[in-house]
Amino acid sequence: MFKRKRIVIALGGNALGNTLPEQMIAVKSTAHALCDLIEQGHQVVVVHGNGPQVGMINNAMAALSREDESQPNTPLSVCVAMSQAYIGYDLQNALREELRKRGFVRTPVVTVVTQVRVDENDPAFQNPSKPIGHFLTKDEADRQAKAYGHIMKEDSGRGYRRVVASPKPVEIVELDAISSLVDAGKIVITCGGGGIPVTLQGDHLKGASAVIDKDYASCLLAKELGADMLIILTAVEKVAVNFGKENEKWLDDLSLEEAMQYCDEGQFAPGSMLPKVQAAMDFAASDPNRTAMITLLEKAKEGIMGETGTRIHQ
Ligand SMILES: Nc1ncnc2c1ncn2[C@@H]1O[C@H](COP(=O)(O)OP(=O)(O)O)[C@@H](O)[C@H]1O
Ligand SMILES: NC(=O)OP(=O)(O)O
Repeated sequence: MFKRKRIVIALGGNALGNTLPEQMIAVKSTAHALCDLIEQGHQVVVVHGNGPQVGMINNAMAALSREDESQPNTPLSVCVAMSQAYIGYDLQNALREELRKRGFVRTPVVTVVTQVRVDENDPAFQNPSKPIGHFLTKDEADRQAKAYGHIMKEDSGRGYRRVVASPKPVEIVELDAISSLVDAGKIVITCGGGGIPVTLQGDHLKGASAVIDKDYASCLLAKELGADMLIILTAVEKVAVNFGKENEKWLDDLSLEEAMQYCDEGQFAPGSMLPKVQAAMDFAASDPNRTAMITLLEKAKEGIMGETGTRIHQ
C-alpha cells in the first residue's frame, strides 16, 4: 500500500548551475525531478545550496564598495540572504510552472527567508572550511588571496576555491512558520544556502560571517519537521568507497556502523561527500523509521522507489 512520505530534499550545485543563465535552465530539470515526487503523492520540502552563488554575490558587492566609497562592504550574512531570494525566485517559478503543467494549478510554492542560529563560540569560526565561489587555478587562487586576503583551499581535486567559516546549525528561527506552511500543504523552499547564519544577542539576531552547510541544515530541518526521509540530491548516483580509484565500489545500502567506519577511513571527501554522509547519518540515527538517501538529481524518482541511490539507515 502507498505511504505518503514527508520528505526534505537537499539540492546540490548541479541543481542550480553556476551562472544566472545556467540557473534559469537548471531549475527546470530540478523542478521536473521534484514534481515527480509530488506527483507520486509525497509532501516535499526543498533546501538548496548556494556556494557558487554566494561567492558571486559577495564578489560583486565587494567590487561595488571598492568603486564607491559611500557603499560599505556587504556582510556575508546579507549575501546569503540575497542568494536565498535570488535562487528561491527562480526555483519557485520553475516549480510553479511544472506543477501547473501537471495539473496542480492550486498548489502554492513559497520561499521563506530563513535564519539559522549558530553558536558564536563554534570553533568553525576559527577554521574556515566551506568552499564558495568558482573553482580557480592555483595561480588565480594565489592572486585572489593576495589581493583580497581571502583564504583559498583545494576542493576535492576540482580546483581552488575561497573558504569561509561554516558553523553547525543550532536552531531554525522561522521553524514555526515553515511548519505551518508545510502542514497546510504548501511547497516550501527554506533554509536556502544552509540558512542566514545568525547569533542570538539578547533579543537581537546578529548576522554572522559564515555560510552554513545546507546538508547539515536540511538534516536539522528534517528532524524538526518530523520528516520520514531526507534525500540529498547531488551529482553522483551513489556514494562510493575508494571513489575515483580502480577498486571503486558504489554502495546501495549503508548502516550507521558501516558509514561510521568509512568516515573514519577517510572515504568521503571533506567539503563534498563527507557532510552529506554525516547529515544522512545524523538523520537516520534520530529514529529507526527514518531513512536518508543520497542520489543523482535526475534519479530522485527511481531512488524513492528503491531502484537506485545509497540508503543510510539504522
Ligand atoms: N566517496 C565518494 N562517493 C561519491 N562521490 C564523492 C565521494 N567523495 C567525493 N565525492 C564527490 O562529491 C561530489 C558531491 O559533492 P559536491 O559537489 O560538493 O555537492 P553538491 O551537490 O552539494 O554541490 C560528487 O559529485 C563527487 O564528485
Ligand atoms: N551552503 C551550501 O552548503 O552550499 P553548497 O551546497 O553549494 O556547498
